[in-house]
Amino acid sequence: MRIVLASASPRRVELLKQFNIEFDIIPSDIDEIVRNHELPEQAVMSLAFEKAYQISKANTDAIVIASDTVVFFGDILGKPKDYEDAFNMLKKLSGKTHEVYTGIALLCDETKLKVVDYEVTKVQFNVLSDTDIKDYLETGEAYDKAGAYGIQGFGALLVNKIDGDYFNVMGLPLSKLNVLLKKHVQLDLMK
Ligand SMILES: Cc1cn([C@H]2C[C@H](O)[C@@H](COP(=O)(O)OP(=O)(O)OP(=O)(O)O)O2)c(=O)[nH]c1=O
Repeated sequence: MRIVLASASPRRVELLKQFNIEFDIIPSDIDEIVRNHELPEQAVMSLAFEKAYQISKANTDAIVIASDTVVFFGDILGKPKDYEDAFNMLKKLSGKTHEVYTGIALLCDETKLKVVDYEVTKVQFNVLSDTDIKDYLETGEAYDKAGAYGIQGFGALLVNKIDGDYFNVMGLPLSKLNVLLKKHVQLDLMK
């Protein structure tokens, strides 16, 4: 059975590579338009579906895995547009608890498999001064990440505590993914 990870995210690739699974990497080029009136779980599930759908139509024999991650704090926060946007996101998240949602889609055109689900993790930030935020943005790691931080990098220093799957915050909820793979594809990442 051919597996395709429809992602350009190096984090997703690395997370999945830890397991005994062979897969091809074919990123989608779906425009990530976050519709702000949507609930975050709907937004991430529909974007994950769109990414997987595009790749499964071009790879009809494959089981395609795709994901989408957003940060939610009153509004949906995607990737920051620029420095100012990133600064404002982090200022908003300072001292507060936000939620990170990742949608996950498993699709296969040939077998008509269509599974869409999501995972949510709560993340509490430390209180950040403007200097803390500026120092963090100097690292340059904020820009390709939802909510303008990466928990796996210098962003770890912004976090006070988390409640839920750490890997969900990084962009791929490994535990949920394995539940879905076992149930719908008879594939177990443990083996
Ligand atoms: C909050 C947070 C997000 N992120 C990343 C995960 C996602 O890659 C990114 C959100 O963007 P996504 O649109 O979910 O993914 P992507 O554009 O990087 O890759 P693709 O659509 O091709 O799969 O933010 C972290 O790496 N660490 C974090 O702590």
